[in-house]
Amino acid sequence: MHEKCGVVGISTADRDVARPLYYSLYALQHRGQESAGIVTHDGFQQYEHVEMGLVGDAFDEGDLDSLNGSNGIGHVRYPTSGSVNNCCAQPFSVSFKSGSLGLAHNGNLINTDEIREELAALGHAFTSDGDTEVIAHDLARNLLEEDLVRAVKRTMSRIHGSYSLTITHDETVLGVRDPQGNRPLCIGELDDGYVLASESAAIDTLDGELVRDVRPGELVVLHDDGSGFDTYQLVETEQTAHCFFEHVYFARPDSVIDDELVYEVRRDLGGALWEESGIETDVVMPVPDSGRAFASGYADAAPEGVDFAEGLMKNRYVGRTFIMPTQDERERAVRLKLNPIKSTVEGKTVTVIDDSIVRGTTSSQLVELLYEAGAEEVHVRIGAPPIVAPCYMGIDMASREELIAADKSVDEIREEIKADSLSYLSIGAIADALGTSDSNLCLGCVTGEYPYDIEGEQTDREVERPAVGHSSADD
Ligand SMILES: O=P(O)(O)OC[C@H]1O[C@H](OP(=O)(O)OP(=O)(O)O)[C@H](O)[C@@H]1O
Ligand SMILES: NC(=O)CC[C@H](N)C(=O)O
Ligand SMILES: [Mg+2]
Repeated sequence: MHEKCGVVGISTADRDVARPLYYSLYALQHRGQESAGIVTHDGFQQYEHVEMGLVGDAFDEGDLDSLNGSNGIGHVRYPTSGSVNNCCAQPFSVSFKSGSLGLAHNGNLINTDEIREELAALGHAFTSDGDTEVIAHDLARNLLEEDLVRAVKRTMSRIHGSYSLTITHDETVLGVRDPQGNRPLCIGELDDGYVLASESAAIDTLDGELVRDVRPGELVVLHDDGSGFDTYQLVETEQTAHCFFEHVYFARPDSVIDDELVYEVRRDLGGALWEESGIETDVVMPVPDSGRAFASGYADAAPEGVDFAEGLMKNRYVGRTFIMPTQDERERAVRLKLNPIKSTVEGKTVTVIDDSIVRGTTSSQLVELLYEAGAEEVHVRIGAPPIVAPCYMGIDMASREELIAADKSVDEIREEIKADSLSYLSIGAIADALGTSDSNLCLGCVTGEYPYDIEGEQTDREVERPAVGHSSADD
C-alpha cells in the first residue's frame, strides 16, 4: 500500500561498493518496489545502473561488476511524484561543467513546479516530470558558483517538503535530511568505511554499527577514503515533523529510527491499545506482517486467558496489496495473501490486530474470512488513529475519496467492515510511545493539519515558505 523510497550511500577505503550497496538496497526493499538503482564513482568516472523492478531482478553479476569505485549511492523507489517509468527511476545523474552528480531521494517536494520553471527558464533540460531531478539540477547549478557545503545549503533554502537524500559529487558521498526530519536517515560505521541509510537494518546487513541518526537540517559528508565523516548543521530546527507512520507501518521492526527501536514502539502501541480499548476474547491475532508487534504488546498487556495466536497465514510471495490499481484486484490480493488457520479460530471469540486501515479492503475481507472459518465474534483493533487525509510527504496514500475514514465515523466503518467492534488508537498514545509531543510529529494523515504549507490544506504550525527566486546560502 503506502510505501516510500529507500536511500543508501557508502564510502569505503578501497573496496568496490557495488555489492555492499546492492545488499543494503535488499535490506530496504520494503520501502519501494518499482525500481532500483546504483551510482558509483572511482575517482575518474561515474558509473550507473538503474532499472525498473525489484533489487534482485534489476542487477545481475555483470551489472554489479561494471559499477566500479569505492564510493557510491543507491535507491529503491515507490513513486510519489512523476511517472512510474524509467525516466523517474533513481538515482538521478547530472553531468555539469565542474563534475558529475548522482542523487537519490526519499520524500516529496511541494514546490517542484516553481523550481522547475525557474531552472528551465535558465536553460536546464529535464528528462523527467518528478521532483527528484529538480533537486539534482538545482544543486548542480549551485555547484557552479559555490563549494559543496554552500551549494547544498542554498538548495535546501529553495526546496520545500520532505527529503532524505544521498548524493555523490564525483567521489564524495553525502547525506542530507530535511529541516523537519520528516523522513529517516542514519549513519553507520563499517570495518573499512561509513554508510548512510534510510533505516539501520541496512547497516546491520553490512555488519556495521549504527552511529546515530542524521539530524534534521544536517549535511553529512563521508570521507572519500572511508576514514570518517564531517557534519554541518545547515538549517537550525526548532520543531521537527517526524513521520509517525514510519514507526507504525513503513519501517522494518528491526530498525532504529530517531533513537527508537521500531519493534518496541509497536509493542508499546499494542499495550496502549489494550489500555484504551482492550476486549477479552479467546484469542488475539495479528494481521501479518505489520500487525505482529502490536498484537504481541496487546496480548502481553491483556489478562491471562487472552491468548496470542498466529491465526492468519501470509503468502510471502504476494506483495503489498494497495499498489494494485483496481479494487477488484486488491480484494483478490488480500485473499491470495492471507488465509486463516481454522483450528485457531473455530468456535472462538477473536480480536484481530492490524497497524492501520486505509481503504478498508484488508479489514473487511479479513472479518469475512474469520467468520467463514468459524469465529464466533470478530473484534478489530488498530494500532494507529483513523487515516482521514492524504499524505503529501513521500507516501503513496489514497486520495480522500478512497480513505474509508475521511467521511465516516468509527461506528460507520465498523458497520462497513462488519466487525463486532472496532477501535483505533488515540493520537496521544503515538506521541507517548515515541517519547515526544504531537508538535514534533507530522500527523497530517490523521489530523488533516500539516506541518507544511500545502495548497488547499490546513497547517498545524507557523511555516515559512522559502523564496524560490532570490535565496542565498547566507540567508
Ligand atoms: O485498509 P487497507 O486499504 O486494506 O490498508 C491497510 C492495510 O495495508 C497495509 O498492509 P499491506 O497489505 O500494504 O502490507 P503488509 O503485508 O506489509 O502489512 C497495512 O498493514 C494494512 O494491513
Ligand atoms: N517515495 C518516495 O520517497 C519518492 C521519492 C520521489 N518523490 C519520487 O517520486 O521518486
Ligand atoms: Mg498489512
